[in-house]
Formats: sequence, C-alpha cells, structure tokens
Amino acid sequence: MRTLAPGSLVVSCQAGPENPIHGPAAMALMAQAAEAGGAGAIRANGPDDIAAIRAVTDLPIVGLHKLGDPAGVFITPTYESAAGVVAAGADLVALDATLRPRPDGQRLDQQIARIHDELGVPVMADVDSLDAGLAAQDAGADFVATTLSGYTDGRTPTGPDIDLVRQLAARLACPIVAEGRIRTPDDIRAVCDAGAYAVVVGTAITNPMEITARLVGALPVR
Ligand SMILES: CC(=O)N[C@H](C=O)[C@@H](O)[C@H](O)[C@H](O)COP(=O)(O)O
Repeated sequence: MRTLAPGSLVVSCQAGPENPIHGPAAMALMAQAAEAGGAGAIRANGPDDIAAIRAVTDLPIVGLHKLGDPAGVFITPTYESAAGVVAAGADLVALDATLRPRPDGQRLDQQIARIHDELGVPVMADVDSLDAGLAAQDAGADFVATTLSGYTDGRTPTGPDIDLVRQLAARLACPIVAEGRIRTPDDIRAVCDAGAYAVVVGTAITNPMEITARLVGALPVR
C-alpha cells in the first residue's frame, strides 16, 4: 500500500473551473511534472482528476473531493465522497476536520472509522487550529494537516502558519503535514524546523495564473 513517506514534498495539483488549466488532462500533466521534479506524493481533488493522475503515476495520491459550500465543511464532507475518491485511485483521503458542523450530521470519528473499516485507507485531517488537531487525533486521524488555517475565520494571512505546525508537532503523536501558502525554500525549511513530517505545496507550483499575477504585481507601475 502506498503511503506518505517522511520528508516528502506533496504537490497539490488542483485547478478550479475559473482556471484555464482546469480539468483532468492538465492535472495529470502537472502530476507527471511534479513526479519528474522529485515530488513524493500528489494531492488532488475529485474522482475525475484523481483517475487521470492515477493513470500516469505510481506516486501516492492524497485524494479529496470539494463539495458544497466553501464557507462550511466542504473538503470530502461525507463518507460517500471519500469512497468516490478511493474508487478513483486515491491512497489516502484528506477531509475537513475543523470543529464546524458537518453537512450530513455525522461525527468526525464516525466518518474516519468508516473510511478505515470499509475503504482501508489512512486519513489526513485538514485542520485550522490546535484544538481541531487534538480532536482529529482523538477521532482516529492518521495525519493532521494545517490546510485550513487562515480559511475559517475571515482573514487569510500571506504566509504559512508555522506556529500551528509547531504547536501540533509538540502536542500530537501523529505526523503533522504542513500545508497552505507555502511558496519558497525558506518556507519549507521553516515548517520542517517546526516539526512537519511532510510538506504540501499547491499554488506556488501548479497555478501558473496565480504565479503570473504575483510576478506581474511586482512590476513597477508605469
Ligand atoms: C483552503 C483549501 O481549500 N485548500 C485546498 C486543499 O486541498 C487547496 O485549494 C490548496 O491549494 C492546497 O491546500 C495547497 O495550498 P496552497 O495552494 O496554498 O499551497
């Protein structure tokens, strides 16, 4: 069974419908490019993208399915959505493990137990706080990731949440994955120094629209 190796860079290959590279063909190419560059795993959204990526790489795939209202629990919010990403070829399931109410009324521990028992894959709990990380570990999560820090309280900082990585690594026994707004080698070193087991980078690698806009924004105004 493929899983997440310590010290690996996980490249998140995701593009929303507003992005010209949206769709399985482009995401599969992104995943191949990431593998050629040394990625240890791929993170991908939705059964179609996951199936296309599975067809071109043997790297572990952290699968998720964004469904419903992005203002609430929307990363793999239900057991059924987890089953869909595993059927498409994901080796791990990432899901929202914030303390917010879940859309199907299930508890996090129930969803994780069902994924373990019926799908037989590990779970990466995407959290936004130390309390959510502690609860996710108690609920049976195999990995805890800082994915949702800065996205649940109305103010998104520009850089990664290194403090949350440090707090989670100090308090939890399970491996901590640093994720969210990691853009530079210095960011990678900082989250690893803070205790990250693995690091996820998305936008800075797989979103040329955003990368272009950031660099254009640095041009002098004429
Ligand atoms: C908040 C949310 O929905 N995060 C998503 C989780 O899968 C993705 O949109 C991010 O691209 C991913 O977490 C990687 O982060 P960044 O793109 O900042 O490197």
